[in-house]
Amino acid sequence: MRAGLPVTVPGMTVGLLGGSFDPAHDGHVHITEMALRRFGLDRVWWLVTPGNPLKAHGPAPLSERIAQARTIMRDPRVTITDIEARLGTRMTSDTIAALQRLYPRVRFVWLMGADNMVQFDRWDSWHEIAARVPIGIIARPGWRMPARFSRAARILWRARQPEAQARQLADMQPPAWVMINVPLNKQSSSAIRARLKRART
Ligand SMILES: Nc1ncnc2c1ncn2[C@@H]1O[C@H](COP(=O)(O)OP(=O)(O)OP(=O)(O)O)[C@@H](O)[C@H]1O
Ligand SMILES: O=C(O)c1ccc[n+]([C@@H]2O[C@H](COP(=O)([O-])O)[C@@H](O)[C@H]2O)c1
Repeated sequence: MRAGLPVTVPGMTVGLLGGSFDPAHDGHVHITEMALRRFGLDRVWWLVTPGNPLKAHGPAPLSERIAQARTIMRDPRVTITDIEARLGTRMTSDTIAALQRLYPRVRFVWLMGADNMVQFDRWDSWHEIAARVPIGIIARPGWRMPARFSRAARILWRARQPEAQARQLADMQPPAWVMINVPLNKQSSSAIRARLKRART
């Protein structure tokens, strides 16, 4: 195993929560705790992206975002990693393919908030992502219905599994996705950035 990469044991289930985390906030902590519990995961890795391929403005420096994320996420089951920068991947499909090559005995699932499901059909090779890993979607205020009726959801409607099966997510043969309803958390990085900007002016 290359230096700096998370250590795993065979058969472990790992949820991958990719994000800008610019900054990380208690909404990220909340959905991570919910995902661990409801999807029955052993671990969650926060993949702090060098930069979302769909976002025009670059985020704060990666090292700053990682350091800040580590101050708010204290659960020992959660690893905060710059693995995409280490692997040299930017597109999620490439990251997942690389992780599956590096960790052939780990069962990965992709995690995202409901808002991301709405634009999932614009991601690079999104069909391949859905074919590679089960996907767990976590409710976000205002996004449950748009996610349910999104283009990606319509195309993948046969792959949707009932919420009652959420605990089996990592064992499902992809394509498979489950959307879970959880107590909603309104926090967002863009709202925090806007508040900080107002405070500075
Ligand atoms: N409050 C929340 N409820 C549910 N999902 C969330 C919440 N906040 C973030 N997420 C999810 O966490 C992942 C990473 O999110 P990200 O780092 O972009 O934060 P964000 O608050 O969505 O940022 P921004 O407001 O800049 O878009 C995404 O899958 C996003 O959907
Ligand atoms: O691969 C893509 O085309 C792609 C397009 C948009 C977003 N993503 C990933 O989605 C995750 C959430 O991004 P963000 O900026 O909404 O936190 C993060 O891991 C991004 O790299 C990936």
